[in-house]
Amino acid sequence: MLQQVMRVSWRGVSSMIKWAEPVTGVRTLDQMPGPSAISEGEEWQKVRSLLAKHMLRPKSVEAYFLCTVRVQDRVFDAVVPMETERFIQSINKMFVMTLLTMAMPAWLHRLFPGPWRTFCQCWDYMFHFAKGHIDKRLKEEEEKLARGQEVEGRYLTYFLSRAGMPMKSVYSNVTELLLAGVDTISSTLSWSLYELSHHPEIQESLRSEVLKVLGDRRIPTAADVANMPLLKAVIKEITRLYPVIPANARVITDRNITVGGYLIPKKTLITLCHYATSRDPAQFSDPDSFLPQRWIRRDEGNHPYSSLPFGVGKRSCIGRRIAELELYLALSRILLHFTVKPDPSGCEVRPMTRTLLVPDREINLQLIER
Ligand code: HEM
Repeated sequence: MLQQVMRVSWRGVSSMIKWAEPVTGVRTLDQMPGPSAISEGEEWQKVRSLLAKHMLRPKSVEAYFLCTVRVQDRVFDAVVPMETERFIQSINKMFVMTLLTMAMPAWLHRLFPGPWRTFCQCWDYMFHFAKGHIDKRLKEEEEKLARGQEVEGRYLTYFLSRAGMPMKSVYSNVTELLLAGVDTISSTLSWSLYELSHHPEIQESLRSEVLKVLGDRRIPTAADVANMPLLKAVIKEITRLYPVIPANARVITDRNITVGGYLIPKKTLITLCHYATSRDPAQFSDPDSFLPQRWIRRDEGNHPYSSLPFGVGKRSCIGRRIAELELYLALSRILLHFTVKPDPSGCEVRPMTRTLLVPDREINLQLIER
């Protein structure tokens, strides 16, 4: 999502600068005036109305405008590297092609080879992307070691390469990890901002919590999160309402089992729809509402397995801790810098399944600089 926000803001910035050039004479980002001049200047008011008149998407001109100010302040990076953008697009295309190629009978593949070819091209690019980064990192670490310097942090790649694992496996595992970290985080962060924009009182309490813990600091750390119960509750509630992987499956291969009085013969494929269980009124009161406080009060007595957004057991999500931390830190930073307001058109966004759980339309939000 951060990538998406950045992409939206950067596109917004470039087109805004272009649009406004006749009025402002500004051609590049570096020539832009500072935030206060932007919000007060008469020229920029003209730009605002110009944008309001001509820009169609995203609907909120304010969002464009204020993201621009932030881009200049470097809360969001000004440019998303081309290769990152292509990596993200490859993932999206690969998911769409997965569904398409799975739905096509074998004979149709011979007639229309395009979807399968695109599917393979997407994977090729993802592997190429990961390999490029791994090779670069390995080279840097090797050089450091050769100079007798310590290799601190960023150690995973080096470790994997030394653990006797074939490089092919290192490349494919890191590709999987990179892939797994894109839609999962972006979707959860998008839903978090969406719900908070519709619950300004919760947004304000969360912001107060973050400000209280940080004092006069502006950048939260992993240690700060321990003192932010509402932040954790918000993410828990979002993953209950919008589990990015809405269903999961298992096959018990070696024995029959009995669950809740039902006999499940061995080798039966069991699909678990945890989207359904996490919205079950028998488990959660008012199950379709965004109520993070329920995770702080803990008075509902729901089953510990009623919300399993990261799965459970030895094949559960390996990236859970990093995903949660990324979400905590990104969300708290965004709230420190922006008030998040809903799309003024009042458009309601619902979840839908496209292998993953995704929004059924674009989530448009206003990010108002604080
Ligand atoms: C909000 C974020 C995320 C959610 C909700 C999520 C959810 C899940 C779920 C439900 C599974 C299947 C678990 C099972 O079968 O029991 C899974 C597996 C996995 N996830 Fe995540 N995930 C997230 C983020 C990430 C991130 C950031 C990474 C990588 C850095 C990651 C890497 C993986 C991997 C490698 C597996 C396969 C584990 C295995 O098969 O042993 N996930 N994830």
